[in-house]
Amino acid sequence: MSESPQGDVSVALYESFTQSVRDLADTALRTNAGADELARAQAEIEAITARLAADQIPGTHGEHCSTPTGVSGWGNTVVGIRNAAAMPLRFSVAGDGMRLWADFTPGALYEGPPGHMHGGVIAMLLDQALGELSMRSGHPGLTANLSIDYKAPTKLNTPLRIEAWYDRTEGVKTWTRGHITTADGTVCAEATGLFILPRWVRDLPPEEVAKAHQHD
Ligand SMILES: CCCCCCCCCCCCCCCC(=O)SCCNC(=O)CCNC(=O)[C@H](O)C(C)(C)COP(=O)(O)OP(=O)(O)OC[C@H]1O[C@@H](n2cnc3c(N)ncnc32)[C@H](O)[C@@H]1OP(=O)(O)O
Repeated sequence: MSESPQGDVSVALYESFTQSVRDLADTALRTNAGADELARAQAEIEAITARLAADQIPGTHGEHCSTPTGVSGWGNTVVGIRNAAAMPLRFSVAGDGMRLWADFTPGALYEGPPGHMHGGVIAMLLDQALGELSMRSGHPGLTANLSIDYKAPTKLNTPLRIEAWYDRTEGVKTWTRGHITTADGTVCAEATGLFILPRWVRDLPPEEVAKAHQHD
């Protein structure tokens, strides 16, 4: 069991703790508890929040835990193991770094049209998948353009797969592609992304740029 760079808390404990907070958000959305029970629960939640807030990271997780060239993903809103707002996606990456995928089942927290995923959340997941593939393929960059075709409504509480694959690189620009499919192979949304190695990285010394390929 690996340990957090922030102290004696294991990664597994962070994951489990964050999942409990995520479960609370889902339950808070769907509970039929009455006014008294909600008031009692609110007081308890506020007490826990105050206790945990007594010692916390200032600002954002990434600001606090990243180095100029090494990005901490623990606060990431799609994959972050400490982010209760993250699904979270767990990507598997092909050995050559040219393809990645994750299986997931989105619940009630991600609703747009009733019973279906919000289009903005779909875009967010595809941005992460395509951007992470850009990095894993050895061509990291920030999203300069993301184009999405929504082909079919994406049902909640249904197993889905998100996939991304490498297309091409021209200088500092890398294009990747991807889609979200149902278990029977129906494509719900497909995307093309352009990722650009930003000028502030291009201007770093070569040894620092090499470190920019690292990601935790
Ligand atoms: C460590 C390294 C970073 C990697 C980090 C990894 C993060 C680890 C997490 C991984 C997964 C995260 C996945 C989520 C990914 C986000 O969510 S990123 C957040 C959303 N994106 C942003 O905030 C980006 C905001 N935009 C920018 O910062 C800048 O506009 C850009 C995109 C970096 C480009 O700026 P620039 O480096 O100054 O580019 P510039 O020199 O003007 O142009 C270079 C070339 O690109 C072209 N270009 C520039 N913009 C565009 C555009 N929008 N459309 C088409 N072409 C364009 C130019 O025409 C030029 O082309 P050529 O003349 O060379 O042919």
